[in-house]
Amino acid sequence: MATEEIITIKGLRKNYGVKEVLKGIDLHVSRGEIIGYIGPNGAGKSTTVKIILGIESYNEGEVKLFGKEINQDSIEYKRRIGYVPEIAEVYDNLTAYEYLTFIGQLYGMNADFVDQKAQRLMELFGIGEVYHSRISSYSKGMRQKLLIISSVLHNPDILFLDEPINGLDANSVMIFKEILAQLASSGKTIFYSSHIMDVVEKISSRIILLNEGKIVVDGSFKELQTQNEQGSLEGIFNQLTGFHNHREIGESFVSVVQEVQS
Ligand SMILES: Nc1ncnc2c1ncn2[C@@H]1O[C@H](COP(=O)(O)OP(=O)(O)OP(=O)(O)O)[C@@H](O)[C@H]1O
Repeated sequence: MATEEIITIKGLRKNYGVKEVLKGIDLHVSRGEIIGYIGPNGAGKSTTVKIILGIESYNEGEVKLFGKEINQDSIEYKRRIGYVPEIAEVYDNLTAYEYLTFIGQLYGMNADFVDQKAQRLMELFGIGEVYHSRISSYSKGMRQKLLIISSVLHNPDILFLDEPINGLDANSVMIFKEILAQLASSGKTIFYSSHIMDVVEKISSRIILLNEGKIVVDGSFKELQTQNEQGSLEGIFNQLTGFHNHREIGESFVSVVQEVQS
């Protein structure tokens, strides 16, 4: 059986003013893949995701999600997407109950059904006791768990995750990795952007490295290891982005910190 293509990107280009941020990206993602989308700061990762989500425009190329051009079916395809942005605005004065039932209803879900589902997901993620507390009283990790729950409440077919484990403790990270693996094996597609290389290395079925607006690597971690001298993804990342001078930069930084006024 042919695999279902979920994301199709051809010749994607994006400029911000005179700055060319995406310089011709080609990308084909199939159902059930966990894509680790990595690259240096400013490489264009968030821009790519925002374009696929339809919240950012582009200058040239073709972008399809679930086999359809993204501009043509703008409402329906969004129901099938879950998104955890790197920086999210949540309504701090609401409780999780109020926030999640509001989000669920935006997706057309019945309030009682969302309520039950949200409460169970909060309990499973260890934050059930704050379901009726204001979000403003949450710790960083609790807010992050809430964001993760709000992204999956409507059972989306594709999840875009931008640094989703920021603030999660080690046990919660283990649970989250397991959730991703289970979602992928049930046919969900996951697009995971992060700088935490050891997690990307472990969870991704395929790793895509973006550097200066171009895809420079696309393959499984095993394939990357056979093509590069470095053993870890962090080492491969350094090698492929041509970065070797962390020691010199660190030394210079500390010496500037330690300068005293004469
Ligand atoms: N709204 C905007 N206006 C102008 N330039 C922008 C805008 N958004 C992003 N950029 C620029 O586009 C480039 C790519 O940004 P982007 O946020 O996609 O990078 P990223 O790979 O997600 O980086 P990071 O790892 O730091 O999150 C950067 O040079 C950034 O300054």
